[in-house]
Amino acid sequence: MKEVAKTGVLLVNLGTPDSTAVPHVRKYLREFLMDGRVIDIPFLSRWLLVNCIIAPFRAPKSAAEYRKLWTDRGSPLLFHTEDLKDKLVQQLDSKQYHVEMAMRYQTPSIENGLKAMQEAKVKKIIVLPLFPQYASATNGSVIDKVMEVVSSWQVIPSISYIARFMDHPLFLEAWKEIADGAKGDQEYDAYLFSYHGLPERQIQKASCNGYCQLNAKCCATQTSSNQYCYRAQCFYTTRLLADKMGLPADKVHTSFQSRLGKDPWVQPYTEDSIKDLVKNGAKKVLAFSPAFVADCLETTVEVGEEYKEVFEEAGGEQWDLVPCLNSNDTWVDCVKQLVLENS
Ligand SMILES: C=CC1=C(C)c2cc3[nH]c(cc4nc(cc5[nH]c(cc1n2)c(C)c5CCC(=O)O)C(CCC(=O)O)=C4C)c(C)c3C=C
Ligand SMILES: [Fe+2]
Ligand SMILES: [Fe+2]
Repeated sequence: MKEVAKTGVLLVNLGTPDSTAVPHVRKYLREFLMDGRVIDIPFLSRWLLVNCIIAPFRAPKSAAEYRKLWTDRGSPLLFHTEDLKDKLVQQLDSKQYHVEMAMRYQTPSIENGLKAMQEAKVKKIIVLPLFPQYASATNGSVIDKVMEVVSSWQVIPSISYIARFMDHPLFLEAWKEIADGAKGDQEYDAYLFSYHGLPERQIQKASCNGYCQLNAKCCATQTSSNQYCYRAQCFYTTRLLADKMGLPADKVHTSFQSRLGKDPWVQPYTEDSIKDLVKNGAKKVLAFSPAFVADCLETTVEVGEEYKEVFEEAGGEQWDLVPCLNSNDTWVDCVKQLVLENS
């Protein structure tokens, strides 16, 4: 019988500590933050900042946050990504596809995922970084790492990268499905779409010929000049999701969370938006985190708990968070379609 070479599919999420022990969290923070695409300053300054300031002081604090999140199955980011992979395997023809899951930082590693594909003698590799909007710090970093690993291979098969997917119809459909479940027939005073932030410097570096001025106008449309501008992609995601869900435009807001350090990060900051919403009379708010496909520290703890406190302290009454896509069946279908469309 003729042997048919398979296509490899590598799903990659960000990464998480191996446990909530402070040394594991420190190790994770070091690997993550020493990535020059994440903290994009010269190597020596980055090394001093990460090893002498951030990792030692932040690790105990982050470990305590991770303890609030951890489950019997470990980190949600990891086990939701494993569940997604297992469901995808069920959906794809095993004679044609070899699926692996990896994390950009810590375990399971991209090196091991790619090694398994090399051993399976795949004819082609499709890399899907699990970040809906392209950023150099996330999707760019995954692509960079994959290229670094295969650069030492004698035979490099054809490789394709899915750079962004926030406008895929099934991605939008999956969010709608989950939001409808969370919302039921309730009406909210406001719908807040909170995305992971980035330093403004990184937005400007990714902007074509200075197109992004970090204002409302330049990020209000998607053009060939700003298709990889993270800020414009986030506003675009909000518009697509709000349209899909039929949310009233005047109740829909976009903001950015998780600022680290003193440099200006992309605005508006979620904390400021929450206070403004309450000031303007919002008592009941539904929050979304569509920069993430799996629940993690940034969604469950930061948006679900910390921003809820900010909201309530400011005078808000009901703060609900829509869960992430995790291993929702329509989301699995979306990943399957992305694979088939790129095969
Ligand atoms: C959209 C995805 C993400 C972008 C863009 C991003 C940029 C970015 N992140 C940091 C610093 C930290 N991020 C942390 C956690 C974290 N970040 C993402 C995603 C994006 N980061 C996820 C999914 C997670 C959660 C992982 C988990 O295990 O649950 C952390 C660690 C937690 C903490 O100590 O707060 C840091 C630090 C920077 C500097 C950055 C900018 C380029
Ligand atoms: Fe982050
Ligand atoms: Fe812009």
